[in-house]
Amino acid sequence: MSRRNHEPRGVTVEALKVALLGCGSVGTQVARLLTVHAEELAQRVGAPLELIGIAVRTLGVDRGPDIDTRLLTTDAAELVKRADLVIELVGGIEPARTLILDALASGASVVTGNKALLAEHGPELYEAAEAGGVELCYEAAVAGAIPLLRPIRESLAGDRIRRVLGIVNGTTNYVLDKMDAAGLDFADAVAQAQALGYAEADPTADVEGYDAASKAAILASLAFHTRVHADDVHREGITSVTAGDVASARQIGAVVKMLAICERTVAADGSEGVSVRVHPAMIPASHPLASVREAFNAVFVEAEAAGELMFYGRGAGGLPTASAVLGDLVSAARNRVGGSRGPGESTYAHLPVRPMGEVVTRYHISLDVADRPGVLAQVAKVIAEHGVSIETVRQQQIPAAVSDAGEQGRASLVVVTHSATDAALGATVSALAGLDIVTAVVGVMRVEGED
Ligand SMILES: NC(=O)C1=CN([C@@H]2O[C@H](COP(=O)(O)OP(=O)(O)OC[C@H]3O[C@@H](n4cnc5c(N)ncnc54)[C@H](O)[C@@H]3O)[C@@H](O)[C@H]2O)C=CC1
Ligand SMILES: N[C@@H](CC=O)C(=O)O
Ligand code: NA
Repeated sequence: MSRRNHEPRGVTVEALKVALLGCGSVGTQVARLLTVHAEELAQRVGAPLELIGIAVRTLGVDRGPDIDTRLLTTDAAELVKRADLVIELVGGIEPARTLILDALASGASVVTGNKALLAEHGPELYEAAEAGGVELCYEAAVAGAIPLLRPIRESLAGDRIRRVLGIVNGTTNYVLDKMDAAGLDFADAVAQAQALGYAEADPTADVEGYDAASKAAILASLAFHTRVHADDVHREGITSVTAGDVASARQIGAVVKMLAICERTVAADGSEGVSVRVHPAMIPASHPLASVREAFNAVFVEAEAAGELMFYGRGAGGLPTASAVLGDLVSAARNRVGGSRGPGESTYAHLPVRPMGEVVTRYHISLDVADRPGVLAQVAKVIAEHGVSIETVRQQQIPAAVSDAGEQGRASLVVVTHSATDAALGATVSALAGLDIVTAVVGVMRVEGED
């Protein structure tokens, strides 16, 4: 007798064996949710998910009441051999890479949040999944809990994506937010982000932009059906962002945000390429990204037919990230029960990655100059000579107590340009720095949002 649609399918097959590698911020929450929601997850999958072991680096550490210590092992490689589904949450390149390759080769599907590994070795992992006839899922790797990669890979598979732009690193957003809104010092803000489980094991990956660059490489690869490696991404972190930059942004009605921008480019001859970059930028306070606070992430996807879509939510933290991991786990487990597989790697477009110099952007340039007649004209002349046009100029005298340039005094000159290539803007700044009347280039930051 055929089953009616409204009747539950029931849990009909034997348990799927799940191995968890890593029991840190995210792993602990995944283990807890797997246990707490075991019955519901079994109903959703159509088979129980049996957590057969948790690989840890050290035994004997207090991991709280949610972790069954009988499941702990330091032998991750042996655990992988026994699993149908492997969740990799140790982070870093090795041994994560080898463990994932072994899992895929042995016929286990893999769920991971490891963007650093995917951005370095994605093609190798995809090929291993293909060869093993299994799945590689990584929704947690970009923008934590936010469903972003699945919509790009599946829901937008019939559209053409033009641009992906957003805030994809929770730690740097948290740090910039605390520097701006709470006046917190950089180091204190980073320490808070670490304590809250947002930062990578080494927070340098966050503040120097490596984490965002890995995520941008993954986003660009998926959005443009092209392999984009972490090294293809132009990367600047937030370590050089000063309280002065934050204040300067506020004076022009903007805020400083760490952005990831992946764009489809079209050259003069009509050939397409992609540009991928992560760097701090000033955006208008009225822009929706400006109101993204704390460790939240927000990503705009612009597609030809769909128009502009915005994805918003918790981009970091153990519990939100565990949600994305479990979503992938249920999906991979369902496919296993149903004998199907999700999409593999799609790289047919093979678009070239264009250099940063070709990217069109705007600059906010803050200069200390001699306060005397003709200075503004000299600065404007140099900018015009580079084919750059000025949107606004603001000049302010530096108070005598601060000034040490004698009776002429000094002034602060802030120029915001119109759009130009990054190469032209960079050359403009170098030329300005070489002028006698420029005492110091105090700050240079790109401006994104409306021109
Ligand atoms: N924390 C977050 O908000 C997010 C993290 N991720 C990613 O998830 C992964 C895990 O992140 P977290 O849980 O935050 O890191 P974590 O540093 O808190 O946890 C990693 C755990 O793995 C353990 N470990 C390291 N090497 C091991 C090995 N060889 N065998 C067994 N255990 C080992 C460490 O001792 C640590 O307990 C990383 O790839 C990270 O990039 C992704 C999205 C958000
Ligand atoms: N360290 C990352 C964690 C999530 O990917 C971040 O801060 O965004
Ligand atoms: Na996500």
